[in-house]
Amino acid sequence: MRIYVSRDSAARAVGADAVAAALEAEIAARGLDARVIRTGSRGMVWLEPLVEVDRGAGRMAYGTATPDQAAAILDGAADSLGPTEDLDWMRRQTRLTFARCGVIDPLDLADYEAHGGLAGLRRAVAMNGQEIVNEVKTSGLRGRGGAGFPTGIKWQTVHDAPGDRKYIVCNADEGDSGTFADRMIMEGDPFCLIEGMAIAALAVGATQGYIYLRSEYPDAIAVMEEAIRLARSAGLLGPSILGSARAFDMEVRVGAGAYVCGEETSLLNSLEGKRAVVRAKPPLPALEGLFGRPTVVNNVISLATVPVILEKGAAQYAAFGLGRSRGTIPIQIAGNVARGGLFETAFGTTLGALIHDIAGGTATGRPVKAVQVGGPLGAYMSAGEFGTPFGYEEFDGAGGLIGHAGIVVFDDTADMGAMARFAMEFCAVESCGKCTPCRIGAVRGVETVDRIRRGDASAIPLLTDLCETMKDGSLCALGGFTPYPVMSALRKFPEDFGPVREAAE
Ligand SMILES: NC(=O)c1ccc[n+]([C@@H]2O[C@H](COP(=O)([O-])OP(=O)(O)OC[C@H]3O[C@@H](n4cnc5c(N)ncnc54)[C@H](O)[C@@H]3O)[C@@H](O)[C@H]2O)c1
Ligand SMILES: Cc1cc2nc3c(=O)[nH]c(=O)nc-3n(C[C@H](O)[C@H](O)[C@H](O)COP(=O)(O)O)c2cc1C
Ligand code: SF4
Repeated sequence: MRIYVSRDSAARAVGADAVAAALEAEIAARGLDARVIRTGSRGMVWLEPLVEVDRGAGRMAYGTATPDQAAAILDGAADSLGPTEDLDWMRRQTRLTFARCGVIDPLDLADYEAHGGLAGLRRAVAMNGQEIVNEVKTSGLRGRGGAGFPTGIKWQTVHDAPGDRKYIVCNADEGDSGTFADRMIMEGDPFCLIEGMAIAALAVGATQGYIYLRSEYPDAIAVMEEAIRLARSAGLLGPSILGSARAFDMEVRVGAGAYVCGEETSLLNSLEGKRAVVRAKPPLPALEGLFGRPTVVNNVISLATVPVILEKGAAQYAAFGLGRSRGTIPIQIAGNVARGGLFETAFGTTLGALIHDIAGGTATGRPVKAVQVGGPLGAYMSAGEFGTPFGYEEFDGAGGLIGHAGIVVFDDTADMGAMARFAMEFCAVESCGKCTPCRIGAVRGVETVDRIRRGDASAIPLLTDLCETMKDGSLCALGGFTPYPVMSALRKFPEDFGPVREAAE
């Protein structure tokens, strides 16, 4: 009998460790042939079972259990717990990147391999770098960190760049509001990220990798470090990847704890032990990155998606999706929703379907007023835009941003004027201070929103001008994108900006 107990940090917070320990003690006391498997998360948080029992004739889902129920679960009497909810949502997902999450023991390499793991790396070892790059290009994979830059083209640049050393840097800083896909895959399927980074290394000729992992994720840090240790002793990392003549190793570096540390050049400075200030581009990190060497900087999900592309072939991956947005994307739904969590699906689902069908509308039962997609730098979208299909170009056309695919939902009690002020305030607090439009602009932005909200209509054109200056003059997207939430709130919800709303319309 296999008993699955969720091990991700959310489940641990509600007692998963105690439940697993009680089950293990009961199994030992009875001398049973049963195994407790500490899985990652299977997806939508509200449906995530803490305990699932596979009795062979079909896997049965259970809800959260207490340690006291361990005996009843083993007796089979735990049916009284009942399935938490209809698992219809699981069937509606297309799980490629997250296929193993919640199914395997995250730190059991044999279990990983038994579920398709390492097939991509084995194929890559038999290919040359250019062939791997071509495969990733053909898949249509684009950077899942937010900018959507084609991963294969970035790898081509690093592949072609001269350099005595090259690096693979995984961006696991995951600073966007309402996002947790990076954490879930690192906690639930860490070998998948290691495999993706090893394939990237083979593709571009890198020998050393780093995972820049935010300090707020202690469980992910512990799981990744242990997985790297296991991978090294199994010969996946080290002087000879899978017995080949190619070397690659990696380590985890804990993030310095600022939103801007996720910006790739600031991240590289932090990794080099310097203050995390943004560097001007060019030069691109692909040409002069870590310690001045050609460097692939990719998001966790971009890298963790590479193994399935190599395993199943680029064409199969590219068959999913919409327009130039190929494959699947793990969408993270949070904020005021009845059901929140991660939902992996092919590009193309509409925003409205995600909010209403998948997330079940608001938790408060009130109408949805606004949705922010793409983190704190994403525009606010209103009900009129819920027909927008999830795709990079489609969101861009609607003035929005997919970003890292986090959706934060607000009901009709939200004060969008306050949210616009918050966007400026966030930028002022998180600014690295290198360029004036962001460092000074965000501080003046807070004051200007306050003036508008106090009824000073003359401050509206001032805010518009300030936003234009920040958009055009900022060195990075922190200052450059903050105008999107601010101006979208002002344009779409002028009634929340005090008595001067007519002037804003
Ligand atoms: N995941 C998160 O938590 C988070 C947080 C904040 C912002 N973001 C996202 O970050 C995005 C902005 O990121 P950015 O400033 O790095 O975007 P960018 O457009 O400057 O670059 C995107 C990536 O493509 C690379 N690139 C660009 N041109 C290239 C070329 N010719 N050859 C090789 N590589 C090339 C860049 O080095 C970078 O890795 C925003 O869209 C936002 O959604 C994500
Ligand atoms: C202020 C700021 C913060 C960012 N934070 C992250 C982050 O936490 N994680 C991430 O993957 N990308 C982040 N990015 C985007 C990175 O700069 C970069 O585009 C990304 O890591 C490239 O990987 P990808 O091509 O796989 O998406 C951020 C960008 C900006 C401007
Ligand atoms: S826009 Fe802000 S965060 Fe980016 S470089 Fe300028 S001051 Fe730093």
